[in-house]
Formats: sequence, C-alpha cells, structure tokens
Amino acid sequence: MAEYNLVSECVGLITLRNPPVNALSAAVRQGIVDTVQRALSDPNVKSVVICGQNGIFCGGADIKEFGSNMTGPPLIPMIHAIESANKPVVAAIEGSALGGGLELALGCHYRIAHSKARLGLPEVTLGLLPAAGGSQRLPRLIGVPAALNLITTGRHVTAAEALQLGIVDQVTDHNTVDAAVKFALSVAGRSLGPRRISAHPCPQQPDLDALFEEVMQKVRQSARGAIAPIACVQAVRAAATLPYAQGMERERELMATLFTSGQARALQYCFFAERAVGRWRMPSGARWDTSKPRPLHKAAVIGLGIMGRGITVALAQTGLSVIAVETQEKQLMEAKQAISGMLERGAKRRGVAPALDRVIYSQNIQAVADVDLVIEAVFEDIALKTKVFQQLSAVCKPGTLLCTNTSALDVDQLASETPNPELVVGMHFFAPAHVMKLLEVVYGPRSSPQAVATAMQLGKKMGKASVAVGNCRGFVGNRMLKPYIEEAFFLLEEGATPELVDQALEEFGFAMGVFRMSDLSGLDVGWRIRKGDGLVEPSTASGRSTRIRQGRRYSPLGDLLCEEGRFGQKTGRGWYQYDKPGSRVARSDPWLHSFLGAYRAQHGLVARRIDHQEVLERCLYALINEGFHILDDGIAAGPEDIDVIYVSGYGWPRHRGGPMFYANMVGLAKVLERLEHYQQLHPEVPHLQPSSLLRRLVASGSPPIHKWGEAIKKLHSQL
Ligand SMILES: CC/C=C\CC(=O)SCCNC(=O)CCNC(=O)[C@H](O)C(C)(C)COP(=O)(O)OP(=O)(O)OC[C@H]1O[C@@H](n2cnc3c(N)ncnc32)[C@H](O)[C@@H]1OP(=O)(O)O
Repeated sequence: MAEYNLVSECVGLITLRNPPVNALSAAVRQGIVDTVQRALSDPNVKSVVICGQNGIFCGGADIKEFGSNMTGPPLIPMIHAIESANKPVVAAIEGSALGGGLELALGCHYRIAHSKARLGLPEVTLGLLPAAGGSQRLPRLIGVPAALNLITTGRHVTAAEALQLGIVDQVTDHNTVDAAVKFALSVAGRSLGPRRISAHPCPQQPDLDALFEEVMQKVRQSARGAIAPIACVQAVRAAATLPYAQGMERERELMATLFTSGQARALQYCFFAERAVGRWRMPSGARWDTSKPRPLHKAAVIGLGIMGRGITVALAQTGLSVIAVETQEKQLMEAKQAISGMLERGAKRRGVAPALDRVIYSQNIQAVADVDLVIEAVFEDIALKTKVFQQLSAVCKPGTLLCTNTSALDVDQLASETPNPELVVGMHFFAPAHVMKLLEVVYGPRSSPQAVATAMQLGKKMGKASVAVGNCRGFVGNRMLKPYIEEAFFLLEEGATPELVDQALEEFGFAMGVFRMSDLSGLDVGWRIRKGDGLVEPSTASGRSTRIRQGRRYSPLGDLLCEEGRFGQKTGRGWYQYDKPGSRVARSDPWLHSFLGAYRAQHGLVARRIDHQEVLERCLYALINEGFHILDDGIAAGPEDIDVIYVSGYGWPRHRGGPMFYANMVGLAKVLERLEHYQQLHPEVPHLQPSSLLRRLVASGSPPIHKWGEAIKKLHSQL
C-alpha cells in the first residue's frame, strides 16, 4: 500500500498505492509509517519524497472507513513523525491532494506540484473539518483569511493559486516526481526548523475578533443549518489564538462532535450517491457498464427560449459544435445576443476563450441534417413537440438521437410519433440550463440503452448530476413536488400563512420555502397544467364540494391568485409582494392575508394554529411517500437517484442527505405512523395514504437505506 525505493542513490521514494485515488486507508497509513521509518533509519538516505501512483497524490482519508471501527495507525502521529523527521521530506503532488492528502503534504517540509494538480481541504463538504492538523497548519502557512476561505468552503485550488498562496514551493509542467527528487537532493542537509509549519506562529492579523465575527456571520447564513462550516471557523480561530498543541486539542474536540453527527453521515452518503447514480440501470436489464455511448461531434438545439439558450451554452461549453435553430427571426437575433453574452461571461469566469464560433444559428430546421444529437426545447405543448419530432425524423441523418427537453410531457408518446422510438430520450434540464446541476435523463420502454448511455455521458460532460429515470407524469422531481405543494396549499386553507410555511421549510434547510419558490418559478406554470387537467373551475362556487375535484381534495388558492394576475416575482405580486415586477425581495402582503381570511370565510373553514412540526411532517412526508411510490413503480432505480435529484435540483439541504435518506434517519416506522395519522384526519387526500413499499419495508424491520435495494427486489419477487 506504500512502496519504497531508493532513487538517485540517496533519496527514499515512497509511493502511495491504493487505486483509484490513493485514499489513506489503514493499510496505506501503515505503509507510510513503515516506509518513513525505513527511510529515516537508513544512513544512505539523505532525503525523502512522497508521491502517489497513477498520477494522483492522495484523495484524503478513506471515506468508506468512517462508518466502521477505524483500525491502523492514526493520521495525526503519522504526520507529526514526518514533520519532525531529521531528513527533508518532499511531497510530489500530481492530480489531487485533498483532505488528509493535503494534510499529509503540509506535514512534509516541501511541496512540489504539477501545474495541473488541484489542492484543497474539502472535509467541510463531508460534514467534517481538517482534523489531521490541517485546520492548525494551513492558517500558519497562508494566513487566517485565506485559510478560512479554503477550509469553510472546501474549494479546490489550482497549482498556480496554491503557489501564489504559499501552499506549494514549486510548480512544474514536467515529471513531478523527477522534479521533487531533484529538489530533495538540493535541500539535503539543510536546517529543517523553519520548514516545520506547526512551529510557525500564525501570521499576525489586525482586528482578529472583527474578522472572525464577520466570517462567522456569513458562514452561519450560507450554512442553512449545517454545523461543519461553523466548527471549521472555530478550529481556525483556535489556530489564530492558541499555541499549536492547544489548537490541536480544540481541533480534536470539534471533530469528535462532527464525526458521529447525522449531518456527516448525510453528506458522506451524498458523496457516494452522486457517484452511484452514474452506474445507472434500466428495468430491461440494460446498464451503464454494458451500454456504449455514441460518439458526439455535432449537436443541435431547436427552440431558443430561456431553456434552449441555456442548453446551447451548456453544449458549446463541452466542446461540441452546435446548430441553434429558432424559426422566428426576432427571437433568433435576441437569442444570439443572449447566448454570446452567456458564453463570454462563462469564459471570463473560467479564464478561457469564449466558444462563440462553436454555435451556428439558423432559422431553418434543415440545418440539423448532419448532427449526431438534437435537443428539442420548444414550448411545452405536446402537439407542437410532436410536429417538431416528425420534422426532425424526416430531416436528420439515420441514427441521430432525438432528445426532448420537457418537464412533464409523455416521452413515450413523442417517441411513438417517430419511426425510430429507440433513438428518443427525454432530457429534463432545469433553468437556467447552463448553471443548474441537475439533469433527469428520461427513458421510455423503447429507448435504446445506447441512447440513454449517450445522454448520460453528455450530461456528465456538461458537469451535471445526471440521473436516469423512467417515464411518468412529472418524472421523479416534479412528481414528488406535487404532493408537497398541495399540502402547503391545504395548510393555508387550515390557518397557516405563506410566511409560516416558508419559515419552517427554510429553517429545515431548504434554500427557499415552497411559496417563495413558486413565486420565483411563476404561478402561471402550475395553473396552465391544472387547466389542462380540467381541475380549474369558476371561482364563484363555495363550500366543501368545490374543494373536492376529481374525487379528491383540491385547493383552488393558486388558481384564484392567477385569476388576480398574481403570477409571482415577474408580476411583482404572488404569495408575497415585491417592490416591482422582477424584483427578488419577497415582502409579506397584507392583501394576501385578507384574501386568505375571506377565502376561509367563504368556504366555512375555521383557521387553527399550525406549528412548524406539522408543516414539516405534512409537506415532507407527503413528498417522501411519493418517493416510495416511485421506487415501487421502478421509475427510480434506487433511493440514491431520488436523493441526488432533490439535493442537486430542488434545494433539499445537502446536510440532510435527500428525502429518502432523511426518511431513513427519522425512522421508517415514524414516517409511516405520521402519514397514517394525517391520512385519518384527511381521508380525501390520497397522497397521505402510505405507500405499500413503505409499509412493506417497515414490516420487514425497516432495513437501512443501503439495503432497500435488496428489500425491494426481494419484496417484488415474493409478489
Ligand atoms: C481525521 C480525518 C482526516 C481527514 C479527512 C479526509 O481526508 S476526508 C476526505 C477528503 N477528501 C475528499 O473529500 C476527496 C473526495 N474525492 C474527490 O473529490 C474525487 O474523488 C477526486 C479525488 C477529485 C477524484 O475525482 P474523479 O472524478 O477522478 O473520481 P471519482 O470522484 O469518481 O472517484 C473515483 C472513485 O474513488 C472513490 N473515492 C474518491 N475519493 C475517495 C476517498 N477519499 N475515500 C474513499 N473513496 C474515494 C469514489 O467513491 C469513486 O469510487 P466509486 O466506487 O465510483 O464510488
């Protein structure tokens, strides 16, 4: 796990070997302890170089070990032994030096990095802090403000930035290990005192208290209830104010609280879930590892509204040539200007040249004849989309993949309108499409594994969390959102206010409560869908019967707001009021409160006191219950798929792991009991009726989330 070689006659070369990222497992730590000892006790060895195999230094502690009893030598004494060595130790950093990997490098006396390397302390993203001395050494090396930034955000820096900050001593474009060995030879015999970071005082910082107060305030605001970023600030404060040994003690105490926290478990679950969704599988048995994606060189986007523009930018930024088609001349000109602006801003941010010439604009659909993949992004109307698909089938070369960007329409129906339904998949982007991290890749029963593999690979290249899901109304994300929003409406009827519901959800950790979110996305979107479903009726009717539609409880509150022209932020009025149309600061609206009072009076409803607990249970458990239906229907392959969708695209707090992980944490029996309780109170609300999968999981002893897959399979096979 750590290989030892003598090179250049007097340099001990230690190579970490633990693919794929040389994580510091117990065996690797043991290997480092043994090989360092060997190098230090060999009189022929004048200096030591530590590197990692396969072009990666070290991806940090082995996260998989965190859930079990840790064995093997602990990291802290191992790093101390390196720092206090009487021979220079040089870290040769290729690929990544992250978390414990960077902490190991900080224990070395010198650090040489390849120009393409990335360094960082991302522990905060796993609900932890850099507790192998990182929170104490980094501020001593680069100063408190820069260390606070890196440790509280967990961001990775380039080798160039690491050099500028003083984290590394040299950057090379050539072979890093050769450069490090040469360097190690050049520093052999030099005094090592000044190179031991733990012995440095923290660089002086004027107004330390004010700085920490300001940072703590910012961190609390952005953490949305996450505890690790706060502990990170406290640990760096210890580095700035205490001697090293006491700072280490504080680091240990803070880590002890984080390490066993539910938040750390949730965040580490998210880390693995994001990787697990890449290993997609379809009910047909097709899988990621047996389905080869088609090579893509040229793509097209049809329809350059808001979504089409974002998709064009996302495609161009992956390096593809894009034909962007819009039949309306004025719209095309506006889109060209908007897309160029987005590409220029994106390129400036990333320090690269804008890919303007990768996009060719056309008013003519014939221009897409030789592309490999088309993403249709026209208005959400099945007749229009069907027409476009028929045109595309006639125009495109054989084998072109036809993708529809839709949030709700039936992908199978569209596929059935084409001569080659196996080439059709849905790609549900989220606005703005070049920014939002989530992509639902929707397959139908006839989508070919190759079409799914190609869309999934394209999503990955676009930097998106891509999740393959089956075709159904709303797919996964919006299907689960429906009961969540409906429960929020019912709570308003029963006595809650938008402010109360949103506050409960935001305190839970959502980026935005349901009503602020609806105002942002536009109330007319849901109104149009409900009209299409025949649910919207004239507003004059009153009484209970008007609130039962299609055999179930229905709240017309959203429709009534739309009838008043209150579509949310864009009209300056919705569930809240705004200073002007398009403004973003939501303010409580007295009109809305009188409107709710009048509505309750009209329908004979008596407002009662509703607390945060009820808001959370009704909204979240209704959403989770739909998640169980989705798993039972085979629309999502596993709970990780649902959780990645909710964390990446719906503002679910990452430190709560996603809705299905949250249900697992709360306890499936408790979720079932509360759903049964609310269902008894509201028998006319079908989405409160516990899913049969939830019941079966509880009956089979509530297995932990990583065992649900087995349980679902077993339960299905017993049917
Ligand atoms: C006392 C505590 C001391 C220290 C605390 C820590 O060090 S916590 C760990 C801190 N490190 C990180 O957070 C880094 C996590 N890894 C990454 O960011 C990326 O994996 C990395 C290293 C940039 C490589 O990215 P790439 O896209 O090339 O690969 P991918 O992410 O798909 O990972 C490949 C497989 O490796 C597994 N893996 C990655 N890092 C770790 C790790 N630290 N421990 C265990 N396993 C790790 C990852 O899960 C992938 O495997 P898979 O089977 O596909 O899930």
